[in-house]
Amino acid sequence: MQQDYKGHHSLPEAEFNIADDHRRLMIRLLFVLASIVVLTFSLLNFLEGLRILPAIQLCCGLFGLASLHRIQKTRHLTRWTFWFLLTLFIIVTFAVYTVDGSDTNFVWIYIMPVLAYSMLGLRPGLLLSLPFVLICIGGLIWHYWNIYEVLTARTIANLVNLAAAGLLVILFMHYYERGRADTQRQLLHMAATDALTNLPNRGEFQRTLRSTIAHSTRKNTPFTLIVLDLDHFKQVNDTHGHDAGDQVLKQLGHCLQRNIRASDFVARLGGEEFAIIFRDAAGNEAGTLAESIRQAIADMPFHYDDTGLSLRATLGVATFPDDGKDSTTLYKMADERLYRGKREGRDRVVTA
Ligand SMILES: Nc1nc2c(ncn2[C@@H]2O[C@H](COP(=O)(O)OP(=O)(O)OP(=O)(O)O)[C@@H](O)[C@H]2O)c(=O)[nH]1
Repeated sequence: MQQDYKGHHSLPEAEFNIADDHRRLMIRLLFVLASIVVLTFSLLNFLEGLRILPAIQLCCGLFGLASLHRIQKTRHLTRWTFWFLLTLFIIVTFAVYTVDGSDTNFVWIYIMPVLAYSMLGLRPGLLLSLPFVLICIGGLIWHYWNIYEVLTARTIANLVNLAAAGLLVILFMHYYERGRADTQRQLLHMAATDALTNLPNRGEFQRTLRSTIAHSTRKNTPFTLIVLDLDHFKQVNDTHGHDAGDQVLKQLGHCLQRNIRASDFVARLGGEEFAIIFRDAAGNEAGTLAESIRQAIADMPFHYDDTGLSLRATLGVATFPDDGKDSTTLYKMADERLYRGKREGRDRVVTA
């Protein structure tokens, strides 16, 4: 049995949502910056004699500043981000189409795809950026047409530059975001997976146990937690070597996966200790399921190279909500029963 877990009954509550915190910080910073810029433009446009645009800008700027507190707390961050960016896009489009507007208004076109991709991800990023850039480039053509009335070769070259740069920013952001999202997915998978058995790891087990408790509490349904430990596993390592031990653990992982239902969950907690969550199972059914797992392990022909190995396991069983209403108590109960099973001779299921 792995020493780290002997007598260690706690399930540390360590869950971070780094991506969300980062996005929250980014959107707050953007709200502050955008509000200051929009309020400045509102004043400048007002002084220029415009009325509708500065009025819209004033409302957006004040709304941005007033929203900072809500963004810190909201659970609908994506919705907030989407509406914020859409408003910003409409303002920029409007500014680009304003004939009397600043000649440098177009620079904002290139920032928008960066914001959309980095804050909303791949598909919403593309859905917001592409129409926006195309509409703005259309606006620029219209703008030039209004100023010069004829499109000279020089004007056309300017427009091609503007359009090519805009589409390049989208292309770059699209591939960058795709690579970043793939890497993040892989990292999250690695962080939740045990490298040897490819089963969910201890951290993932803790999260799943907590979410199963929350779900079962809401639905008023029981479930069963089993903590399982191979017997005398050290002997496998000592007799056949560490590599043989690794092969046995992998084969045990496959065996457990084969013997649970699609709705159930199995994880490797560490060493030769595994956990199974049998959803919607309690009482006699829980004992029967645990016994079927013990029997499957006893019947399993483990092997290393040409050597056949026979192994046994001890299982501690706890049922929600009777044996514990929170993850720590429930795990502790299953763990205590597992160790009682070890003390009483191993190769058994302990349910009470
Ligand atoms: N091959 C291999 N061995 C491991 C791994 N993790 C832990 N072990 C070994 O597992 C063994 C656990 O030994 P013990 O805690 O004494 O447990 P046990 O021999 O199964 O005895 P009981 O649990 O009391 O029946 C130790 O030899 C560890 O080195 C691993 O990933 N691979």
